[in-house]
Amino acid sequence: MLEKINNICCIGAGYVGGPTMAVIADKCPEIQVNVVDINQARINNWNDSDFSNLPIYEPGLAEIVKNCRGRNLHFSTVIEENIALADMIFISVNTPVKKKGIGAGQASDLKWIEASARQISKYAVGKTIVVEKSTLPVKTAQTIKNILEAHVLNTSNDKKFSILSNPEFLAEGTAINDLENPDRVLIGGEDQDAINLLIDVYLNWVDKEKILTTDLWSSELSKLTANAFLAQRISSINSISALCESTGADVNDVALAIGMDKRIGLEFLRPGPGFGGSCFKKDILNLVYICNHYGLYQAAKYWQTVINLNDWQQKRISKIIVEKLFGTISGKKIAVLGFAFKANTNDTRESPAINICRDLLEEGSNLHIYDPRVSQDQIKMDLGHSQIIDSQNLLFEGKWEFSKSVELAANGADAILVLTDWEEFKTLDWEKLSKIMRSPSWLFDTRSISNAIEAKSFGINIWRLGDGALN
Ligand SMILES: NC(=O)C1=CN([C@@H]2O[C@H](COP(=O)(O)OP(=O)(O)OC[C@H]3O[C@@H](n4cnc5c(N)ncnc54)[C@H](O)[C@@H]3O)[C@@H](O)[C@H]2O)C=CC1
Ligand SMILES: O=C(O)[C@H]1O[C@H](OP(=O)(O)OP(=O)(O)OC[C@H]2O[C@@H](n3ccc(=O)[nH]c3=O)[C@H](O)[C@@H]2O)[C@H](O)[C@@H](O)[C@@H]1O
Repeated sequence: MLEKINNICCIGAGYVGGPTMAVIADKCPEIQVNVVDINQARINNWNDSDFSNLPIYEPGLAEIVKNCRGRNLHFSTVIEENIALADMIFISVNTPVKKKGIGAGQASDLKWIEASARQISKYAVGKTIVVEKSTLPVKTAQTIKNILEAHVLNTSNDKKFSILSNPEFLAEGTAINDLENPDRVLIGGEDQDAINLLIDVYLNWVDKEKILTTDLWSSELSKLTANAFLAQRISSINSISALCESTGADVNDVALAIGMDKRIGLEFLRPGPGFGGSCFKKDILNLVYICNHYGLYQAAKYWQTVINLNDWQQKRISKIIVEKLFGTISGKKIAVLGFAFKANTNDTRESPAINICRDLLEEGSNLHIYDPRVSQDQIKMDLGHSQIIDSQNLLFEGKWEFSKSVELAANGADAILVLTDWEEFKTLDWEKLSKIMRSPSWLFDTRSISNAIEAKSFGINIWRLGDGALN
């Protein structure tokens, strides 16, 4: 049995694999960490001499990569050799929702997981600990075990595998802080020696009492459940935001009042345009699929409502904008502030901005989109080209363009729409903006972060999500 881990290979150099391995390398200088990926462009960016070109933007990440890369942190597309060298292999590949076939639209697509397991089975040498870092449907470890052992059975060699579940709980935009100061590290498995070796890695910087161990299934299911509970809070407060608008209440006051009850807590009660990000919707859909698979239809329906409410929140915002702008926004200019799914990230996966902008484009509006971190190319990938072609091949007059600043986006605009809670949107110069916007001008603040009272004092009409008093 191994005494300690000397060499880690991580399969997947994405939003999880990259930052997670960077922190492990930073905290464990005596461990060689090789991060491998099939995406050459992504690896090239991880190896770029200009650290501002790292493929993942996370506060604090570039400094860590600068310290460790080349010392005990390496990024490569050379997969076989790095698997062979590793005592411990983290699988951090993507597990998106299946787009077709059985379970399409709900189940996880595990083809990248399976490909990784086959690569490990084929190229691993000796005793190897395989760690599930990706979020996986409960019982996936069995599938991985079958794949790993099938290969071993067919060839006489000394390969031996242990599988652990070690789901990642980092949030984008705070990944480094979440990795360095985790609320908990969760490890699931049956092989106590393997569990102890992974615990020893984390003990380099995590207090022992924050390291939880359990069985494989509880660990896998805990990750899906954690995301479901977090998303549920957002849909709950967002449902109340609509009621506040109708009753003259203020959702932020309500959120504070209930959050001060320590049994509810203040976190994750910020109302907004709905949860985005690559995982909440995906993981809840997966939970719904698994509940249905076991015939637990009521439980499936329960969790599905979290997603339904999220979709409804985005739709109702689009509808309110059209209604407030006199029932039509055709040809009207709307300055969209923020496209990322949250502040401090360049990630637009499942961003509410995508659906809301699509709705506004279908109504014929002329969107000028500004985001401090998201590139024009990314927005083009999400929204398609700047002219929307509908199913009858007619050209909607709806179009969008990228703006390099708030002022450029707001110039001549009928409305400003705040979709992402970027810090800079909290201190906009409303006197200046009121002069360059077209009257009557509107501010739609879906994040309740802008100084709406000041904007109102300069004659701008206000709609603030969940603020029944102001709207
Ligand atoms: N993004 C996030 O904030 C979090 C994501 N997760 C989970 O972590 C997993 C990964 O998510 P992300 O890092 O966001 O995905 P990602 O898409 O950013 O990165 C996955 C990477 O794996 C690579 N890959 C796929 N198959 C491969 C193979 N056979 N060999 C080598 N490389 C391969 C892809 O090229 C890609 O670069 C998912 O299961 C996700 O649910 C968990 C916590 C947080
Ligand atoms: O599995 C994952 O991918 C991760 O998903 C989320 O992290 P992330 O999606 O990166 O970001 P969050 O901060 O959770 O925000 C998700 C969405 O909810 C929204 N949100 C968040 C909090 C809130 O109070 N209100 C609210 O609308 C955000 O704007 C964003 O659109 C979880 O917070 C992580 O613990 C988890 O590891």
